[in-house]
Amino acid sequence: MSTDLTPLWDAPATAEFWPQDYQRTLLAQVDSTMAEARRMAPQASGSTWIMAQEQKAATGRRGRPWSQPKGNFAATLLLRVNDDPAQAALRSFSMAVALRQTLAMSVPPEQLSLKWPNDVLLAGGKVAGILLEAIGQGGRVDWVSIGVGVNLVAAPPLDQVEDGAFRPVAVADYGTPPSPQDFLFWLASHFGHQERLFKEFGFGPIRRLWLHDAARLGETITARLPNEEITGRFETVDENGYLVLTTAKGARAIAAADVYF
Ligand SMILES: O=C(O)CCCC[C@@H]1SC[C@@H]2NC(=O)N[C@@H]21
Repeated sequence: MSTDLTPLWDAPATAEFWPQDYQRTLLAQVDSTMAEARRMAPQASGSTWIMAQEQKAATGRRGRPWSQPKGNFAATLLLRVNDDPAQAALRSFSMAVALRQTLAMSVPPEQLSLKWPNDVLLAGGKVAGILLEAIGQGGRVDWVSIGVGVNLVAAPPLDQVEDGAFRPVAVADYGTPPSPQDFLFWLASHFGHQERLFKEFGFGPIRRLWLHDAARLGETITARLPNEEITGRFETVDENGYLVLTTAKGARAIAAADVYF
């Protein structure tokens, strides 16, 4: 199913400073790093980053296909947790914050913003997406898989993006893209820090960091749910990670939706 390339990128610098909490695997080709994480979870001894140079069947949110031009970043963090599902899901905000910090090393930071629930925008276009899956039993989550796709060298063509979706952009359009290996090193370091904050202090500091860089905070946005569309002023993201909009009929806290502005 996949070829493990890990020894090829164990360069001394990254080997020495790699965050000790995480193992890592680099695959030349795989169907999807999310699927690989599902396969690995039963035997995994600890949290593991799984990166792939090529994915044959990558998926985005809501089962949409995810296009990965060569040289772009694709990885899944199989993260060991022991949380209830609501707590586990908040890791998408930690990853969004870590992604922003990592991207800010390559593009002008003021061009980056975070779109609820878990996209990173660069100059208003989508540069990175996050996909979360929980693995567990009996109301507890044992593992959370956090998939990350970043357009480093190329954005997928517009015709491969669904109607109404945000214009895809690449790091290369605004700066010098790092190699996927270097990107992983820094992302893992930044995420490791966010995860330590989360374990020590809970969602509070992550929420504040996320809100600091939120796109369109205080402005009118539209949340599209399966059966309704809600337009209102983007007030905040609450302590559950819900989007809070003030509408003509009062405040609404929204757990899951696609957001447009
Ligand atoms: O829809 C989104 O915005 C989320 C995109 C997530 C894509 C990444 S690429 C690595 C991982 N493997 C997948 O199949 N999907 C995620």
